[in-house]
Amino acid sequence: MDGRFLIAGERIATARRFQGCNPAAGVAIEGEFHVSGPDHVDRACAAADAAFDAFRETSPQARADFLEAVASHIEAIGEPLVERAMQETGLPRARLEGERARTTGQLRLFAQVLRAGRWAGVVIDSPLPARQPLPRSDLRQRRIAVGPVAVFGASNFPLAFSVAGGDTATALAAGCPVVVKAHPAHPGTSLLVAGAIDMAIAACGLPRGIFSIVQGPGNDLGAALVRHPAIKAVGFTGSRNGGLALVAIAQARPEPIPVYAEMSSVNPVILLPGALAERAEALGTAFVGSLTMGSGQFCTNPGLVFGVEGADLDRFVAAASAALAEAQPQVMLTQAIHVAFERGVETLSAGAALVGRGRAPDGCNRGQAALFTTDADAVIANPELVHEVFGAASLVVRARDLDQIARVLRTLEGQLTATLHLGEGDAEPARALLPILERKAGRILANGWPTGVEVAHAMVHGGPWPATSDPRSTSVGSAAIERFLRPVCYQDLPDALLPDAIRDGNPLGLPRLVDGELTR
Ligand SMILES: NC(=O)C1=CN([C@@H]2O[C@H](COP(=O)(O)OP(=O)(O)OC[C@H]3O[C@@H](n4cnc5c(N)ncnc54)[C@H](OP(=O)(O)O)[C@@H]3O)[C@@H](O)[C@H]2O)C=CC1
Ligand SMILES: O=C(O)CCC(=O)C(=O)O
Repeated sequence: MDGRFLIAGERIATARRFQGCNPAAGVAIEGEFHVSGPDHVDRACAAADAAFDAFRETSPQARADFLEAVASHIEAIGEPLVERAMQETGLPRARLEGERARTTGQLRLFAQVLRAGRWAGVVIDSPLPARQPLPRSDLRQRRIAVGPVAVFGASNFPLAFSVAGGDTATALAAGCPVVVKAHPAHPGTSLLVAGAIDMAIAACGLPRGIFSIVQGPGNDLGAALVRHPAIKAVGFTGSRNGGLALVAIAQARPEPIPVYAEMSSVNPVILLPGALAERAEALGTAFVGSLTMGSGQFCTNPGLVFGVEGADLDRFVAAASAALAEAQPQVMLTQAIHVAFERGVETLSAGAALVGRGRAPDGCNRGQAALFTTDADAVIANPELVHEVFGAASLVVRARDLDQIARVLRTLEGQLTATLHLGEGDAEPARALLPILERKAGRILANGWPTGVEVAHAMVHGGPWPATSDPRSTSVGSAAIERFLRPVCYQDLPDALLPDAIRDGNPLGLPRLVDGELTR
């Protein structure tokens, strides 16, 4: 496999190399990857900056065609992509094939978003020359791309949140060149996808500088990228420490820039009394299915469960414990992630009672699922208990009553999701909890499980800090494009000088709000 990274269409070799690791066996994978340095970050960013003006003014149709070409080129890699991703991540084939479909589906969704045109945010206020006491100017607003975007590939979704994942798809859709910092846990997968993007750029006749990828272990590379003056926004999915470090770097720049970091979440699940009375066992089994999916390596993993103490909650815990005892140990993404998981389990062990663990590990880097229980007072006294443990570990909190659940929920940090399980008689307590959940989470579910985010127009994959660094945004779904756009107002510019999006006659056929009325 070609381990050279890509800057503006050029494959780059360097003297320093690193290797990928197969976490299932704990051994290096054959093949070497060339380590990028600060000079390469500089070249990639300069190329992105040089390509920006031409790329941002390509037509929405041209960018839609390009995103579809990226999807087709990823599909054309075929089996080698899935094989390589399996080797590098330990994730099973079915999951990776599904993730590939999600990735290409996401690129095609953004092609549709571009053609539908709402993203351009065209608003026109007609001039009122006779208005008294002062005339009103001709005011026209559209949204433009913010500039080159730095994207950090996530370890846990090597396709859908990595090189051609949601951040890259939305930045390119918006008209922003992208410089990716590849995640060192899946370097081969990253370069295969990067090659597909580059081929699509060439096939569509776009400037090569709109995409580059740098790679190598260590924080310096990513830090240099975020510091680079050409970079105007950052997309990140990963750890709280990593996300906060990038936010700090971005804020300390002479020109601070936004960082859209999706970080940590325990995704509280509330089992209301009616639901527990009706189906405690079924809930216990389904909960373990969501908890252990992908070895629990989802930021949407249900890490905290609430119920009112009593026989029904005991039935739930017993069913969950029985299902957990059968849960197979699964390979975790990296040795560091496995070690961090076991450390998190130790922290929970110190403050809560162990309900049970999954089957014992039968190889290296296997995550052994773990379930704990404690009471609500202990959680209020020890907030460490409700910090994310990345992997299949969860805590069941036994409360005296619903008021106590509400009190604990109010103390929680921001979350990506919050889930209510409802049964007979639960509508009123649910109504009372909803305002609390709205203040805490980006997505509220009923009678489901939070893992598995739908890529759709109404999706919000975001939430207040520390779920994300910007609660006004989503990293999944159509609205994710808004992170990489900014509004510009044109006042009294002659029609010949206006961009097509806001010219008279609407040459691009974009939806417009004209004098407050929606038109096309
Ligand atoms: N909530 C979630 O969605 C996820 C949470 N995690 C958590 O993160 C832990 C580590 O996993 P990992 O996926 O490696 O996530 P990290 O946040 O450690 O790393 C993600 C990316 O950010 C870079 N990075 C991290 N810190 C810095 C920094 N201070 N300065 C510059 N770049 C930085 C990394 O580069 P490099 O590796 O080269 O240093 C990597 O490319 C897990 O154990 C888990 O706790 C992980 C994935 C998803
Ligand atoms: O649950 C999902 O589909 C997405 C989860 C996610 O964004 C993450 O784990 O980083």
